[in-house]
Amino acid sequence: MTGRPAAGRRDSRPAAGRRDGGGAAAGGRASGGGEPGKPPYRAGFACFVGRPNAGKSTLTNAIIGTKIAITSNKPQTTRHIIRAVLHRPESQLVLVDTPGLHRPRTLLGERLNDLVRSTWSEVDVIGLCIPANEPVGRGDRFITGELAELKATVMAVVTKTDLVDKRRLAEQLLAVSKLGEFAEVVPVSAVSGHQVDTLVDVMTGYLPESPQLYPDDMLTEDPEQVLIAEMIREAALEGVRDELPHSIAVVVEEMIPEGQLMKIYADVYVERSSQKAIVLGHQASRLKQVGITARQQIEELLGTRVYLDLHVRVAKEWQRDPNQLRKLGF
Ligand SMILES: Nc1nc2c(ncn2[C@@H]2O[C@H](COP(=O)(O)OP(=O)(O)OP(=O)(O)O)[C@@H](O)[C@H]2O)c(=O)[nH]1
Repeated sequence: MTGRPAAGRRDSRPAAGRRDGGGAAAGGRASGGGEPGKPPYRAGFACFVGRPNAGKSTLTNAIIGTKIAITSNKPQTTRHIIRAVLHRPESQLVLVDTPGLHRPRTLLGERLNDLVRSTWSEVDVIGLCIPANEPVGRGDRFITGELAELKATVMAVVTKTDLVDKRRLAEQLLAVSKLGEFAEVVPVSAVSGHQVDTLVDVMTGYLPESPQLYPDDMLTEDPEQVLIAEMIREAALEGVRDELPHSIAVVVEEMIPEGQLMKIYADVYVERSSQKAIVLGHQASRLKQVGITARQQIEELLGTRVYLDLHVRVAKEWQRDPNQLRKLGF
């Protein structure tokens, strides 16, 4: 296998399942109409948006029930679109994960914003996440304004409800409902699981009647290599300085099965040699720890023992260089 970059692809619809493509549905369902008396089959795309740290990735993980999107207690770590498919008997919800909109300072920043906007214009349902424990602010108003132009159904999701009492939650729900024209306002806690299923039901209700878009056994369209690269990147980000997250990219170069063992060779890209030193740590001790952490998660993902070989490489100023960005999958 050759290296697939950690970055997600821009095309967020599967060729076989495209509703507008005229082809047969991937799952073989003939139509969205269903039998008389039965609710129609619904399928479509949804994403969560919101200011950094609003809890989008954690919520995505809680819904999917497996660790796919990156979560971190630092803002702006979700960079790649990672799609997961949630199957139910009468519906299929395809979740895409977007990074936050932010003031672009580099070419990467601009591309990220383009990516966010192009995702927004493709989905059927958008959940605007606003934390229950922080006042509604300028960032929320800005995003609400941007969303107002779209054809998608926009609902507000008040996240992290476990962090506030009932009174505070009621006040927040009121403040959020005054923020814009939302189809719904749904409180949820990804950590306690409270209302997570309800949120999925509500979102699904706004999906269009449609044939199934993906086969039944599909959890995520992204290949294992992408998930593995994300896990390595997440481990490499733990405990490093705030400015580093956007400077790290991971490419899985090779995966070689050897009996019960999977050998994985991956490159961790940084922009400058000073950053390389940070990632490596004293006598490469930090990189070793990154390897241990990532390996444990990858073993869980693959269900086999893993040998993980990590190399830190400097790709000078990769965030500003279109060729490097392309190589790294942006
Ligand atoms: N208590 C509590 N904490 C949460 C909940 N959801 C998320 N968090 C925490 O909030 C922080 C941010 O969560 P993320 O899911 O990474 O937020 P995000 O919106 O994806 O952040 P960006 O990637 O920066 O856009 C993390 O420390 C999470 O553990 C929740 O329901 N309850």
